[in-house]
Amino acid sequence: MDDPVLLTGAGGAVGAAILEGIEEAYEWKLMFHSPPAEEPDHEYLVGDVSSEGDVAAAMDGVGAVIHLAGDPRPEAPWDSVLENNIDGTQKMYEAAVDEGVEKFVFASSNHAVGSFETDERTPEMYRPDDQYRLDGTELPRPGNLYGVSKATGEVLGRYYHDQYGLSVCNIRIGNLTRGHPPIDYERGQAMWLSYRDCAHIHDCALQADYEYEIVYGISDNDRKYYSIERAKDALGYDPQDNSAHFDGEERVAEPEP
Ligand SMILES: NC(=O)C1=CN([C@@H]2O[C@H](COP(=O)(O)OP(=O)(O)OC[C@H]3O[C@@H](n4cnc5c(N)ncnc54)[C@H](O)[C@@H]3O)[C@@H](O)[C@H]2O)C=CC1
Ligand SMILES: O=C1O[C@H](COP(=O)(O)O)[C@@H](O)[C@H](O)[C@H]1O
Repeated sequence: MDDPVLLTGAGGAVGAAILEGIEEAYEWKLMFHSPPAEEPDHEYLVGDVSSEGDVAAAMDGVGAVIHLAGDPRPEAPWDSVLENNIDGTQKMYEAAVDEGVEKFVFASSNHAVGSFETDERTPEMYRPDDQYRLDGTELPRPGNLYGVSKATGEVLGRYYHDQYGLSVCNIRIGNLTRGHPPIDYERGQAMWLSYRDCAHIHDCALQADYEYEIVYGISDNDRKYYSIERAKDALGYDPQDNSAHFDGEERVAEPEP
């Protein structure tokens, strides 16, 4: 990828994980919602993804997009997800088409499929010996309006891929936490995404050739109910971390060689 990569939501947690891992590998154009505390080492702008003008300015001159900006709260109300997540993502896609962007990587979420976690399946599905898997071919099944907005983002990508030919990768991100998996939270351990695996899967999504993909973005956890096979096959994802290698905050086992 020779042209700059636009990273929206650059000031957030996922943006930090990506920049910490692959900052040197790309020329970045960063989009913040409010002025960053420290002057970034990269071209940047401050703007809102629900503003056509801000989005056009952000998209100018870029060859690929990692679109993270939005309201990440599972409990976010409809007016917020409608503006920030749905309308903002549609404006991003429209501008990406106008700019002739090749690749669009969208931060989808586990919450797009949260209602698969029924009373009958939980908590067993969060445990290492359970074989239940979602693989990305299932229809969305959100458990909240935030999840509806993420499923809608995936469908917007389907439309812009089919009608305009952009390569689109939707990464259904699990639970990103720095340093160690969530503690005393089986669901969070089953969908843990370490910072380095987060950077790596986004790197893969920028490098691989694909048409339209939905993949799960989790580490290679022993506990899992999301398959990472599609991410491996389509993107070349090779995760290094596993929530089972931690006892609380402490790493107690090394990654497989
Ligand atoms: N952190 C996680 O475990 C997961 C995150 N995600 C998704 O990844 C993306 C990033 O999440 P985080 O970094 O955790 O959230 P965050 O809240 O740390 O970062 C999101 C960033 O987007 C910006 N933003 C919000 N609305 C905006 C708008 N209208 N225009 C421009 N910028 C705007 C915020 O200012 C913030 O800097 C979100 O789309 C979220 O839904 C999905 C699954 C899990
Ligand atoms: O999409 C998201 O998912 C993670 C994990 O969900 P949780 O309900 O187990 O906390 C969440 O932490 C994050 O805020 C959200 O954007």
